[in-house]
Amino acid sequence: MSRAGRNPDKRVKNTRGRTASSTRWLERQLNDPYVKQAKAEGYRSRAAYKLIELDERFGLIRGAQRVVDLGIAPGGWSQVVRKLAPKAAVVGIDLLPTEPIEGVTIFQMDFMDDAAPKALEDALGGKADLVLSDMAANTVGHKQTDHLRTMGLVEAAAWFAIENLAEGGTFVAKVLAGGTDSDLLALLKSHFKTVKHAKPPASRKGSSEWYVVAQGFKGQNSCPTADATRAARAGRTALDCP
Ligand SMILES: C[S@@+](CC[C@H](N)C(=O)[O-])C[C@H]1O[C@@H](n2cnc3c(N)ncnc32)[C@H](O)[C@@H]1O
Repeated sequence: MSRAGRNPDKRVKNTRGRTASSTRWLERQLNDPYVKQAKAEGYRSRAAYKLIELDERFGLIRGAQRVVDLGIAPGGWSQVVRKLAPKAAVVGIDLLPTEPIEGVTIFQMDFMDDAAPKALEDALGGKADLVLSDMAANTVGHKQTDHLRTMGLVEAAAWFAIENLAEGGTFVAKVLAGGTDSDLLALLKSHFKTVKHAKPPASRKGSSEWYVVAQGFKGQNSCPTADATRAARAGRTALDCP
């Protein structure tokens, strides 16, 4: 990695009362250069660097005026957005509490709650230029179940983006490698000019997470009618333009 320097590995000396996996997690945190850099630069999460790296590659943030941050807590991505686009109005949502960030409206609620899309839309006050989703479902340890749960969130985020982006807008979401990715890609390709996958260097190599970056939203009339869109959303199936 280039962004942050490497120090010799630190070990946890007193492991009493810790499980082996919590010791491993703590050692990884202690030795992670992105964790150190986030602390030094005032970002609330190491995840901030994933968005910075995606932005360097795809030019996502500068000039954005309305941005949605799905899975905002603890707030690293919104901090990056406000730094690179200080005038952007940002609206975020998370199950967990998030400390306030200037210029960011935060909802503590489940994005899958029926009331969530309207709350976000009302707070946004217009079409978004950028919809970000770093949401991940809590894992239960069963690979396929974890994959399906997170992909359900991503698909709902994609439909939210399709319904709320301005023409030319961008959607970025965390996805997990596995079975249902091709459905999501088909959906996005029918609504966006370009759809790419990226694994930013800050994303841990051992993790199955990837990011999908869909740019050049074709607009509300680019694809089927609102009825068809709603039907597909309810049935959670991908939809190609005719
Ligand atoms: C990896 S963290 C996001 C980190 C964030 N991008 C940052 O830089 O600080 C994923 C977040 O998604 C949230 N999340 C998961 N499922 C959610 C749901 N159904 N509704 C809202 N937030 C959800 C989790 O609570 C968690 O805070």
